[in-house]
Amino acid sequence: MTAPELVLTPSEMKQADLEAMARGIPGIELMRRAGRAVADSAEKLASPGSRIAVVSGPGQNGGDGFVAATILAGRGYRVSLGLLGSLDRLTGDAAEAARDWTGAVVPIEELPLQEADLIVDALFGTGLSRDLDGATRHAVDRMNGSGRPILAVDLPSGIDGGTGAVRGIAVKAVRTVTFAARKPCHLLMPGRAHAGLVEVADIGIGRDILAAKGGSLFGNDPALWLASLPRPGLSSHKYERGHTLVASGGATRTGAARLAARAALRIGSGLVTVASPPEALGVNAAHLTAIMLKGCDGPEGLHAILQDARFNAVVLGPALGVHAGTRAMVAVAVQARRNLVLDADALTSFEGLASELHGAFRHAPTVLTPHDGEFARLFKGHPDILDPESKIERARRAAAYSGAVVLLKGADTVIAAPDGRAAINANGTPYLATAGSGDTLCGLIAGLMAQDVPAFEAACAGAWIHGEAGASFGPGLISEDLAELVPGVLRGLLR
Ligand SMILES: NC(=O)C1=CN([C@@H]2O[C@H](COP(=O)(O)OP(=O)(O)OC[C@H]3O[C@@H](n4cnc5c(N)ncnc54)[C@H](OP(=O)(O)O)[C@@H]3O)[C@@H](O)[C@H]2O)[C@H](O)CC1
Ligand SMILES: [K+]
Repeated sequence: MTAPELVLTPSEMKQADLEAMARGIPGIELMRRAGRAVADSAEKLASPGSRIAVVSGPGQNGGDGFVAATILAGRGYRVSLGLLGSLDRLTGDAAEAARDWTGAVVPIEELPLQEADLIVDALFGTGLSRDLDGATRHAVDRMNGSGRPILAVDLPSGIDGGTGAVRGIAVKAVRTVTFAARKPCHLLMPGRAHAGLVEVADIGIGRDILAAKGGSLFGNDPALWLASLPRPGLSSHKYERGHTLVASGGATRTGAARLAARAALRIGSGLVTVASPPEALGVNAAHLTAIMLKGCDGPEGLHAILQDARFNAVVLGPALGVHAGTRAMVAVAVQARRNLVLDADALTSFEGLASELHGAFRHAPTVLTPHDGEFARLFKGHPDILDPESKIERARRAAAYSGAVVLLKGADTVIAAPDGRAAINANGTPYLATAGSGDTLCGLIAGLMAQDVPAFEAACAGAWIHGEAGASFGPGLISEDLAELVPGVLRGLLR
């Protein structure tokens, strides 16, 4: 099994660069390797002898551009290079790389972009420190408006390397070559949408350095949690695989619980029960077969059921209603110290009451699965949690505050644990934006926790499997399909 993908922030990457240099790789050598990787990638996008316009900025990103330009010219491409700022302002390795470039250097606004077969964007990388405006904004506008394919160096200029945000305006690349490791902007939106296909070039900075300087942020892929997935043995029986309890809404709001319940069963929970209000028992009973059913009248009813310790995972939230009764049910489940997944109404019922959840989940594995709106409502009045520009930072602070794993949903779902670990999930599909999709995700996560998968790994695995299932179906996907697609995804994982 490959090791989990390390994602490094710009500052962590800077530290890794410095460590590599301290261990004897000169900065100019790192830049030459970076530039060569850009040239190799450019060759995949531009036929021999075609015209390549390199747009270089005032920093080391621009230096990478100079190296790539020199190599591509040496390989027979017709290369033109435009520089933002003046040559004599270049410093360090970029100045040295510029000296190797024997071609013309024209002001960026004179670069003939329209005639280029490929544009190389070496304007800004991880050193972008403020929004683009004036000449820089105009340059990016011209690049995007040229209609020519753009290859971005390290990251698309104008994208914030740490948050993936657009700083004023950003290059829309068809491909990005980054170095040593992906940065958050390559996975978080909208940066991911600007980067196109991302290649990670090895420039000789070893994983030991990357793990030492980074190590708490990951790309969400099976390498991160596959070892934690249950593999039932020949002798295992259903009682060993946990018992997931999903609370249902009232008679006209029962579908969400059944979607979650079916997903829990499909992901391998040995038993699954829907806890149904008395008035919805008939409705639920008519739809359930392998999934069992229990009457549950509010918090007291849940308390009574949870006297049976075999119910070791609980899903609360979907369609429960936004009111004190839902909060009371959360309190019962927390008190019972069971694996717990809270979603939708179980989160919104605490709108403005997040202080009641401060440290509330430290005693049992818990996963909160808000989308952005629920997150903003839940942590209203906590600017320290809501204000960070980085989605990773927001999720991490919420996890540290609550003691729960926080899965902050989106096309770039972030999963953060109270201990600081975080993962970005980037395999979702727009087709997952359909009613009930979130309910299914809750069931996947709870069903894994019922089988003793730790909360962080269960949330990461659930998000990834959910994304794979949705992507395997594509157009026309509805939530009822999702649980049925899980076996196919598991076959690929556990073969
Ligand atoms: N291991 C690696 O990842 C390697 C990366 N390399 C490349 O190095 C860059 C990072 O280089 P750095 O010089 O730190 O930053 P940039 O090149 O991105 O640009 C910083 C310069 O740009 C100016 N700046 C910043 N924002 C703006 C703006 N909005 N408008 C105008 N100018 C801006 C900034 O000047 P200040 O005004 O902020 O002082 C800097 O002059 C990395 O991305 C890689 O491409 C190495 O080459 C190889 C190893
Ligand atoms: K760039």
